[in-house]
Amino acid sequence: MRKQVIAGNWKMNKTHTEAEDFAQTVKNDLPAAEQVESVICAPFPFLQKLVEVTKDTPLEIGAQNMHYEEKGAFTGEVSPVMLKELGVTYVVIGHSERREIFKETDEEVNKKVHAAFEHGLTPIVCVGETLEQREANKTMEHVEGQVKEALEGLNQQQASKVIIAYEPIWAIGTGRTASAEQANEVCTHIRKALQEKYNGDVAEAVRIQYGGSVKPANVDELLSQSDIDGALVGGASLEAASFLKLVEAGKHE
Ligand SMILES: O=C[C@H](O)COP(=O)(O)O
Repeated sequence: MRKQVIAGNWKMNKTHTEAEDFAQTVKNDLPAAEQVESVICAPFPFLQKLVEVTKDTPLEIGAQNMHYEEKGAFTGEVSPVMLKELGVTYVVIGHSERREIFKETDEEVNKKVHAAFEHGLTPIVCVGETLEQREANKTMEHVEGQVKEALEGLNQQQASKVIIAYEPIWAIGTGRTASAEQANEVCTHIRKALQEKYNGDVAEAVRIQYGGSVKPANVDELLSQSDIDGALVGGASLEAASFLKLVEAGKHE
């Protein structure tokens, strides 16, 4: 039985004060980590404060990106060493906004995934198709390719700890959610690809989240699907009450 993981991705939102208020509000109302994993992936300037406020609570803190090198002449970048030192435990890698706007490649995503494991961070690896790819029946091929390239070179132990977030790009921030069946179909395909690349144990262990306009109103149906083990949530993770409802839903699955 895989434990659900509900992760909020705040993207480039909130002030420092709002971030701290959020953490103070939710930290005592979250279910225990043994029941469901809850994570907030916040902008870099808020990470230190969020780790401090949520110490000894079930809420884990993640970053939304990082560089794969430990240090060096990479102006504006943040390294895995810096994140680890802060007490961050998760990192989103290869979000479609990073792939599209900042031109991140599958190769860079793969390097970042390796760097995450080298530094004890759990990677949440994002994959997903565009509307064009879906309409051209290229969804499975595209998503499978992204998964295989992202995990290239990981050993079985590492691969089984990866969290994959399946996020159809056409459903992100649009209010248009993939139906629970559509989402599950792709997640099942991802699990099969993991079985081919590794084995049944790895395929069974990997948590696969769905992301794309997840909200309290649709989360139960999505999480009840056989191959969906959580959600990566943008907009609906920004309000404390809404985030708490999403995590609560994860507890019941
Ligand atoms: O990382 C989160 C996704 O991009 C989904 O964002 P959304 O829930 O606002 O559609």
